[in-house]
Amino acid sequence: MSAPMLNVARLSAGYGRVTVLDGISVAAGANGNVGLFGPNGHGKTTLLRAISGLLKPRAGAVEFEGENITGMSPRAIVDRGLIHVPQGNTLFPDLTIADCLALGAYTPRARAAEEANREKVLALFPKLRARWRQRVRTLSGGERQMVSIGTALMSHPKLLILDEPTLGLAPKIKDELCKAVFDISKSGVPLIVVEQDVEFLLELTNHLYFINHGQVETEIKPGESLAHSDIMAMYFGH
Ligand SMILES: Nc1ncnc2c1ncn2[C@@H]1O[C@H](COP(=O)(O)OP(=O)(O)OP(=O)(O)O)[C@@H](O)[C@H]1O
Repeated sequence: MSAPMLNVARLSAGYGRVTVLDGISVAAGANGNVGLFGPNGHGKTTLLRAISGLLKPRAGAVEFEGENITGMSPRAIVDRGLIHVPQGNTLFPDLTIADCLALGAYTPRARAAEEANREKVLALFPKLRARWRQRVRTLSGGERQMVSIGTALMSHPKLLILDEPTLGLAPKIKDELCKAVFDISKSGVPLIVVEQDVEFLLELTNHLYFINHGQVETEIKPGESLAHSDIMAMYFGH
């Protein structure tokens, strides 16, 4: 078993006087994909934001490829290849698809692979080619999510974090997105995924953390199996 790329140790974070994460520890990027699941509002997004530098942790450490990246700027973290696709629509509405993808490749290491990555993104999401000069504000929710993931791929990820990639999408477009996420994984990019769709998560990941009250309540390690019904029991507390 290889060493994890990402190690989060005893991390605490919150907002103002509210502590959301209280000494949480997770690891990812060793063998396969990691899934985070649990009830709404218990800190999954906060954990991802603290990992990618969008929120300064109050205590604990984040280590990526052996380097302590705790408290580094998001830009410095992106530069190291740890890329986070936040939940919801965070794209600039007046940019075109072409602009967004070009922005994704702004770091020197990503620029070096810009052309090859653009072709990969367009092979993954052929719809984007036909809408190349269309502004984000005129795209559907599914197309925006494709642009968000595509922009992250342009940053040449070593480890890719996806926060609820299929949230709010109609079934057909959701299937397209799920297939694309599998293809990204097959291409060799390890993933950390927060997702409410348990079937999707069980198929995609082999290492799961059940996050409850800002802590890991249950960890399901690679090789340990878990039935859908067990996961449902965790969600509903029986
Ligand atoms: N910017 C913010 N300012 C203040 N409180 C926040 C902020 N963002 C999140 N919180 C609070 O932190 C707690 C954890 O939220 P978080 O988004 O991390 O949960 P989550 O598990 O990802 O939930 P969901 O699945 O609904 O996204 C919630 O109580 C939320 O209200």
